[in-house]
Amino acid sequence: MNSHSFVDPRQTTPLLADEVVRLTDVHRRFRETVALDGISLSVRKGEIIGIIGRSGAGKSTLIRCLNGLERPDSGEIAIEGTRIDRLTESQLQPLRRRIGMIFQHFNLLSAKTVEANVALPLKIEGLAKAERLARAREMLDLVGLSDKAAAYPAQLSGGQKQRVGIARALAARPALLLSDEATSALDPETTRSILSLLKEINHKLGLTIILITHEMDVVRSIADRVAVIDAGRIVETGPVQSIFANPEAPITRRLLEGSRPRLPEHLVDRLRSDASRLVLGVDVSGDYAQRQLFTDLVDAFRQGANLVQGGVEHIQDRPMARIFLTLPAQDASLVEQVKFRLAAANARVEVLNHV
Ligand SMILES: Nc1ncnc2c1ncn2[C@@H]1O[C@H](COP(=O)(O)OP(=O)(O)OP(=O)(O)O)[C@@H](O)[C@H]1O
Repeated sequence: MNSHSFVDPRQTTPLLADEVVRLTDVHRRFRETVALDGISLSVRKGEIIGIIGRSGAGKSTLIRCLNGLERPDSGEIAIEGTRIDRLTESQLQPLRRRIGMIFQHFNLLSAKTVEANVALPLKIEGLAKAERLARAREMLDLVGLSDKAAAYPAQLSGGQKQRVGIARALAARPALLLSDEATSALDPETTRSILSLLKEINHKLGLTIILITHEMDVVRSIADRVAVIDAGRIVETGPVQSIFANPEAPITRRLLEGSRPRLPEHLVDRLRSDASRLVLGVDVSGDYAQRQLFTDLVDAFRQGANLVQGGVEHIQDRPMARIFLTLPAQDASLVEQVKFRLAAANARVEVLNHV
């Protein structure tokens, strides 16, 4: 039997409906360092999941286990129902084609044209030249770079290079796209255009995407679900809106702080030195954020509350408000009234005594 196509039936694991990836209690350590400490995660077809964590949390190790570059010490990893954690290198080859990857530094071959870069995985797969070129052109069209087929990577901007990276990753029609900090080297505007391209491709092709990132903004703009990883464990997971509206783990809160609207420094200084005012940070999501929030606060504004800063944004089409209020610190009944109303609307209220 050809070892390339051989997959031991004992290594296939029953698939849940629409499940593309399943990790079960995955452990990996490097000498004394525990990189993955019992990761279990299931990813459904068509889902975009963001895996976020600080530096050293275990993200790269996780992605390397997913594409078979790293072997877990224990636990199971299944892609489309096939256990990959015990396969040999040659058994892994056909399965790797089911996984496309994009990288922070694009990893394009500088001596090859854009078209040849995109066609390369198909050459490795053994497709005929005409078919390779046709597929490369189709992919370049998908990422909006048809006119750059004959260009070399050095002639492209960072955003264009990443589009080529995406076209190359999708050329073999993978079931799963792994994105490893793919926008970390790009400016904010280019980041937005790459993220919206990924979202568009996800819609158009029903492609499953796992985004590894340390930036909550990336997760917020396109992911359906987020898994927060810290010290090799998933400490919190759920739909993006609920994690943003109600982060529970301290590390999630810290990661969120970097991406949530903050008070400007000069206001922080002024409010810190003003003991007569209590400063509240309020987060609230859903229709309430758009409709009822300010009506509920009208009385408080009449009694001396001030809106210092804030507004409404949309995460996965769900409105989320983050506002900063100050209240007269002495007026205990007003403070209670405001807190009560906001709590009744499921708002998260923080007293920022030391903003
Ligand atoms: N090959 C290795 N040898 C020794 N230790 C390793 C190796 N790979 C990872 N580690 C350690 O495992 C832990 C997790 O590392 P990993 O690279 O997976 O984290 P990360 O979340 O991707 O971090 P970053 O965002 O900085 O890339 C770290 O403490 C790291 O030092």
